[in-house]
Amino acid sequence: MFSMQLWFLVENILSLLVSLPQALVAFVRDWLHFRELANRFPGPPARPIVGNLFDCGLYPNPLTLIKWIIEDVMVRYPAGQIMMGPLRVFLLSEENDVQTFLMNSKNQSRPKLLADALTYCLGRGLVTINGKEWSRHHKIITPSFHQNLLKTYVTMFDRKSDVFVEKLSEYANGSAFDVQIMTETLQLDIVIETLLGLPSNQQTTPDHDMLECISIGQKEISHRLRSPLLCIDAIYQLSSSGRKAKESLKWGRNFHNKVLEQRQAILRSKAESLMMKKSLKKDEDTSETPNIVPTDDPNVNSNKKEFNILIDALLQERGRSISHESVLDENLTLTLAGFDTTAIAIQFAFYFLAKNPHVQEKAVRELRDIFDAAGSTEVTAKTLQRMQYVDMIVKETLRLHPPVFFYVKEAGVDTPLVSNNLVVPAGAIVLISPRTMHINPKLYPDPHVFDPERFSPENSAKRHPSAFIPFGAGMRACMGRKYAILVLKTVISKVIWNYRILPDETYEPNLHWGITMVTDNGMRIKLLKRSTSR
Ligand code: HEM
Repeated sequence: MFSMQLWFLVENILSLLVSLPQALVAFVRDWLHFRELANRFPGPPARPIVGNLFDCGLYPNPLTLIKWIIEDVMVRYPAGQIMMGPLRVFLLSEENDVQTFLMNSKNQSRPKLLADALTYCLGRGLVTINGKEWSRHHKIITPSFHQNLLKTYVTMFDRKSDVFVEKLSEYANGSAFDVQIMTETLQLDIVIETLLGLPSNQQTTPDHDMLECISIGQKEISHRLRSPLLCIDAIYQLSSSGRKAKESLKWGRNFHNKVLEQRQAILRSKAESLMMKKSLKKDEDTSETPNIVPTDDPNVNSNKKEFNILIDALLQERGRSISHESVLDENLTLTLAGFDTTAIAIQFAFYFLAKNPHVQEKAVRELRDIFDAAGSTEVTAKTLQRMQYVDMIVKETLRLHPPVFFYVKEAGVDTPLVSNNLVVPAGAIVLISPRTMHINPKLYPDPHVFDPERFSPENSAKRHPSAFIPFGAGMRACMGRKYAILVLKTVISKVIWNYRILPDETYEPNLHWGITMVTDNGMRIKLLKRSTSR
């Protein structure tokens, strides 16, 4: 017995002695290969150890660095690299290269460093997970954004926009006011009612706890990214910022726990009344005593699986392919990913429209034709489809102000680029910025001019598909992109139909470079009631 154990031990030691040098050789070979490919990428000269960290100022942090990279380095080097201390970041902004890289299914993961930073506020949802876990969640959630289901949401978008238009009437006197928070509560209502299936009246009776918790979460992500020290996990966990982020995540999870309970209660009572109806019908048919069986099963839902709203799809899979905690985190992720981005886009659409009255007038002419033909000013899936010019306004807004202005991926394989003879090595962290690409004069002449005609069908057809990427591209592109476009078209059409938007001449947006590009001085506009509205 003893000799068997000894032999087992010796065997293990021997195999370790053989495999360790092999692993070491493989590691060194991969590292040399990575370095060889990486060194071919041009970039600003890097200093030893600190690299390019101090090229943008004496107190660099990830966000000031990103601003410098996006506005300066990426313009000079369409395929380049910078050194953030020991960390190499590859930069791609040439449209063919971006396409080649993003369309490769092996280049879809978000780097661990970024995913971990976001996990503090978002938990482990689609935005922060990778690999098989991501595939499993993605498969469950994708049907909730099916075109046919989105169409049914439009009634809700229309109703919530009506409340918004009504709220705006208080300000339609030509004086400047801040519309930022109002767009946020509007979008929260829309997301909660459509994706979580619960009544929400944030516009009329805001839940201040919820708004504060969201604002803390957003602030703390930015705060972390602004301080180099807080990027170290152990320090962040002990810092007051880390503790606040943790609290906000806890609040979010508790909130979504209650949401799940409420939704289950709704489904249960729906199921009960459905069974009651069925039994009564059977009773009528057969004259038997009704047999009503109350059910705890949330799966009893009249919708077909492929058209379930988000929360029902998650409830169906809970405990099977997804854990309870993951359901909470996905709800949280989708609520946050869907509300902030779209609210920013609404704000900037108003800003650009205020500065371009001729664009508003042209859109109102289009709306008049559509509403006249429909005999109603209600926005429906059909009328939205006919709003071509409003669609062009939405796209031009997202071009000039993409709310998510950069995203980062990890290369899973060596990826040869097409515009040069460079190869992005496997393991590389790659940064892509719609902001840089959308103001490239080669792709968009006079790039700072707001001109929706750029997105006419003829002009769009002439453009490279990766020249317009506000929602990303490839497998990890934005899950809610079609949903967002429908919301934006509904809200914009409703507002310009009812009001003329005017600029506040004393206001310029002060951009806050966070994870999304919001302003830190609100969004000030003026409104006047439009006489064309009915
Ligand atoms: C104007 C509005 C929006 C913009 C500009 C936007 C933009 C983006 C971008 C750039 C990404 C990352 C793509 C990448 O890494 O390649 C993303 C991811 C995502 N977005 Fe959006 N988004 C918007 C609205 C929404 C809405 C309304 C929802 C849901 C209700 C949503 C849910 C998501 C999710 C879940 C992801 C992660 C996808 C994944 O990794 O699989 N977004 N979005």
